[in-house]
Amino acid sequence: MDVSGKGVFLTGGARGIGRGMTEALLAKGAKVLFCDLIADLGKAAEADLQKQYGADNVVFRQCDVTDGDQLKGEKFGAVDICVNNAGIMDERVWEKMLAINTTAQIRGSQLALDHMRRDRGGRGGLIINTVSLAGVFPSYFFPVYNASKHAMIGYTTSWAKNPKMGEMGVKWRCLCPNAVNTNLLVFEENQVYDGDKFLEWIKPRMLEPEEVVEAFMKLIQEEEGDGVIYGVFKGLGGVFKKRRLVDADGESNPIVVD
Ligand SMILES: NC(=O)c1ccc[n+]([C@@H]2O[C@H](COP(=O)([O-])OP(=O)(O)OC[C@H]3O[C@@H](n4cnc5c(N)ncnc54)[C@H](O)[C@@H]3O)[C@@H](O)[C@H]2O)c1
Ligand SMILES: CCCCC[C@H](O)/C=C/C=C\C=C\C=C\[C@@H](O)[C@@H](O)CCCC(=O)O
Repeated sequence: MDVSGKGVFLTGGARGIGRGMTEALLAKGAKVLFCDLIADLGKAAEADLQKQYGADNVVFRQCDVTDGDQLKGEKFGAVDICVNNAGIMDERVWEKMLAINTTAQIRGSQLALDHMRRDRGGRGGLIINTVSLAGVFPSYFFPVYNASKHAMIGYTTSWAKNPKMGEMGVKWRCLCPNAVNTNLLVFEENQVYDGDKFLEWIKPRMLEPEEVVEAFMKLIQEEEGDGVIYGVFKGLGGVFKKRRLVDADGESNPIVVD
């Protein structure tokens, strides 16, 4: 999709991957409403981005995505692209994590679908859920995080398979990066199991946020090679994958293949 002039709603945009996505979309001429729980970071990002891209093109709203009314109230003209990106990683507060990573992404998707569907007067669109490679294979370091992301693969791929989706004019995608160098990887004891081991294992595979943003933009603009799961890997960029798992070496080298 050519994003120029398109309306985007994006959650978790104050920092990390979401902040980068917001800026990349603006640079391509989209109009973005981004929200986040952290007001000061969001406002600072808004001021910065408005200076570069104009106050008519980018707006920040403080919003807790777990509050359905707040999420529903966010309006900035028509939404052509919805990016449910906000997420946390903390096994100590697993119910809250499910509420953010799963329930809120589902609610955001439902609201976007209702707004976009052509068969009910909308103009179609694209729904992208930021999932993770942790949604594709097991990771004993963070079982509930893993479950929260597996749920979003099931949900997103199921809607994509709906035979009436063509009529509705809505496309669905899961963005599934490997681990990314953001605040999510800064954790305290008990937030994950064997965190040091995870970091040591992931180090050579770790992506920088810019690499994920680049893949995300490719995913949005790509007209060919359609698919639902878009894996993002160090050195490989982004690639569409089917949900078939090849566990080449026990659990140490899990990959998804077409
Ligand atoms: N960093 C990684 O290794 C990695 C890998 C794959 C997928 N992801 C996913 O990418 C997404 C973005 O994460 P990130 O790595 O940029 O982390 P991040 O912590 O830098 O950004 C997440 C943003 O979500 C916001 N947020 C959290 N709870 C919220 C709530 N209740 N309401 C509104 N906003 C809320 C945070 O304030 C933050 O700005 C998440 O869904 C995460 O699961 C991250
Ligand atoms: C606190 C970090 C959260 C990061 C989550 C993020 O979404 C990224 C996850 C990406 C990949 C996770 C991979 C986990 C793999 C392991 O379960 C396992 O397969 C590796 C085994 C390593 C070993 O024992 O040698």
